[in-house]
Amino acid sequence: MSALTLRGVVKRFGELTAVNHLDLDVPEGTCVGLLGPNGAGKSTTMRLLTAQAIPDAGEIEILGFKLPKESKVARAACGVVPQLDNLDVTLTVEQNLLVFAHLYRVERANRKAAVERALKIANLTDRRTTKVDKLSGGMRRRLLIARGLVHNPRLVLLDEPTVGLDPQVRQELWALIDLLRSEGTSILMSTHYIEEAERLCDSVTIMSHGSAVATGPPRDLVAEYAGDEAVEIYGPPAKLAEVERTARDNGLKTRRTGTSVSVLGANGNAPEGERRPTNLEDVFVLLTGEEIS
Ligand SMILES: Nc1ncnc2c1ncn2[C@@H]1O[C@H](COP(=O)(O)OP(=O)(O)OP(=O)(O)O)[C@@H](O)[C@H]1O
Repeated sequence: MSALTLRGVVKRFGELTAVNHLDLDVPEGTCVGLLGPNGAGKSTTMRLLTAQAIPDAGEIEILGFKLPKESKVARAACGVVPQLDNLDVTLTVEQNLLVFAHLYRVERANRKAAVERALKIANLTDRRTTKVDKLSGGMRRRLLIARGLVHNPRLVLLDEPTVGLDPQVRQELWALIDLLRSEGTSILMSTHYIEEAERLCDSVTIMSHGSAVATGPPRDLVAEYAGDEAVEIYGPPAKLAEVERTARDNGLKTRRTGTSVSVLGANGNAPEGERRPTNLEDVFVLLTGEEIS
């Protein structure tokens, strides 16, 4: 059973097709990542799921509700964590959660317990009386996630949950997301951090120019598209160009990484160089044509 299904979803903005016949599934209890470079269509897809945008074609179903017809009930049933921090800075941590417990229609008798649970998940219990404008960036992001969890949703939509955070805070949030998944919550997460997708997601869909170019568990995608081993060859531009030409003639894939060329999937058939295991970044670059900034 899927917590979320998209079939043939299209969203156009005038001439531009931002989402192009997208199919996507989030099986219950799994974490699925939408991975893609800037402009690939991740945010538009998230906006379609929260009914902030209406598709031009295709079908969307969330927790058994069809969009856009049943978008109100669907939105109430899932937890939405936006990319932009829109917390009420004049309220405390606890008050922010209480407001959302009310908005998400948690019954009055259960609200206090719901807020306690959200505080605990986000590790903010001892900050309950702190005003939002006194929190660190990482705490604010944890509160933003906790706010989307206050009604204990079966599905959570996370739009770029760690964008702009420093590596240590990012790790804290990864632990939080991992906890949610281990509790059986279904998660759809958009990200352009490859390591994030590799660490957290059971399955990723790589998007490029609005389309899904590959879908599967990170390890399977690496094996399928990049093989077991990459060979890095360093040298002046002319040598690198020669390496690329020869690799291409031998049917091998290559990737430019600044001062080097990686020859992928060579299985002992590559020129001399530094050997390293392949990774999801190799797949991302091969399929989207974009290096990671
Ligand atoms: N409201 C809009 N009107 C016109 N074009 C739009 C609108 N929203 C998005 N686009 C365009 O649609 C394409 C996909 O954008 P989208 O924001 O979904 O990509 P993204 O993968 O989320 O990228 P980012 O990581 O930069 O947010 C882009 O070319 C963008 O300029």
